[in-house]
Amino acid sequence: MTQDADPITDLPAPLIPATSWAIIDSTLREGEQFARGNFGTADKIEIARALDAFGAEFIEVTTPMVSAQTRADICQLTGLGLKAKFLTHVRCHMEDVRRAVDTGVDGLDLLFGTSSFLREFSHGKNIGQIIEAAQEVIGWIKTNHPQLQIRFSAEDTFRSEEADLMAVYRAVSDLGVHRVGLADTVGVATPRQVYTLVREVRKVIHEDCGIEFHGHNDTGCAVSNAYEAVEAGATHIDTTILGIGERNGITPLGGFLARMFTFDPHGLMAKYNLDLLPELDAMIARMVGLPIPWNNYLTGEFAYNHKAGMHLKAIYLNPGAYEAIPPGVFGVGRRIQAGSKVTGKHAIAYRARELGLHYGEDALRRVTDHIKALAEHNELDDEHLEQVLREWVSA
Ligand SMILES: CC(=O)SCCNC(=O)CCNC(=O)[C@H](O)C(C)(C)COP(=O)(O)OP(=O)(O)OC[C@H]1O[C@@H](n2cnc3c(N)ncnc32)[C@H](O)[C@@H]1OP(=O)(O)O
Ligand SMILES: O=C(O)CCC(=O)C(=O)O
Ligand SMILES: [Mg+2]
Repeated sequence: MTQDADPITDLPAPLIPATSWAIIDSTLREGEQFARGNFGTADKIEIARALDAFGAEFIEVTTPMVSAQTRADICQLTGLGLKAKFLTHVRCHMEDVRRAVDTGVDGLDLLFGTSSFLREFSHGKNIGQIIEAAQEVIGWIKTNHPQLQIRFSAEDTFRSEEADLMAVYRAVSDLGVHRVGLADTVGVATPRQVYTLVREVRKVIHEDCGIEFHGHNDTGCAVSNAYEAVEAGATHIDTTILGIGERNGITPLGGFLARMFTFDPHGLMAKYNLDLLPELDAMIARMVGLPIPWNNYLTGEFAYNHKAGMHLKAIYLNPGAYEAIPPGVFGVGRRIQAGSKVTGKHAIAYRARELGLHYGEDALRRVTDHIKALAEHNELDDEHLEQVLREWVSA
């Protein structure tokens, strides 16, 4: 793999400034709901430190209602003295909130399901009762712990009635929450729906109230939906490292940053230590006992593999010809795969020159055709390609 720090040239002014949104990384909450996510205290500390070193603005942790150990872990995490702010994700319920307020967290992420599915099958409350619960809980926090940030999310937002949503968001905004949350709990929303709803919500909440988006990936839209949310004015996006979460997970940190990088690369580089991303992905892959997917955004084994002759010709002249994002910025290298049947003479000549070998026009055509014919059955790895190139020169 070659490694380089490509210059970022000819950049237009940022289309979506990276200062307009923040990350709430939920690897330590949504990630614990992943099939293989069962983090011990040491794992949690390692994850929190790594996210903090990366520059994540917020770290969301599981509710202290899970167990005494979970509560003790939250206290330990908040005592680490990290720059990132800690939020704990709790039901809109006095018992949960009382247990959470003195764990050292900076804020509480409250939620209540507003769709008919969740009203009927999860908690059994109607919209009026949800608003009453929000009034009791939010009122109590604001009176007794005014330093805490409060977010209120309508779980399963995109299967909820719009009138219900607006009533709930308006009510909690009037109660003084810092953010409202839109959650695509079952990953069913389309990018256009996300954009439209964020714009609608903006109209009913106070100007200084933020908007958070949480998107599942069941239909493959988690990154695009997060992007649309930001474009529509969302201020906070939930991510997890590698996208781990319930079912097939949520917006992955790396995928979301890849998306946003193209709109404000310098802003992103100023906010985050992007070259730590491979370490974050590798850390979670190790902890959950799964490999990083081969096609993962930025850090997958083949995310920067270049193979076709037409691509290779241009890549050698300017990597930007076939790369939207320079890999060096995210601490990864590119791979040039020149020994395949889809290779071309420019790639072969380039590789030969790297080895100090030179061919005339005819010889280059012949060696290229020879390599293509050999590769028809078995692709040549770097070593085999070098061997053929050297033999051909001396032949
Ligand atoms: C989409 C999401 O990811 S939401 C976040 C999911 N996170 C979690 O579930 C955190 C981990 N959960 C746990 O440890 C447990 O479920 C606990 C401690 C929260 C609750 O445990 P239990 O008391 O055993 O209840 P159980 O989990 O079986 O059922 C859920 C309860 O929460 C209630 N509930 C569901 N949503 C809410 C809400 N937003 N606010 C208040 N109560 C709620 C349900 O009504 C039910 O209570 P009930 O038995 O009085 O009807
Ligand atoms: O609290 C939220 O906004 C999101 C909760 C959640 O994980 C979900 O709805 O998928
Ligand atoms: Mg979720």
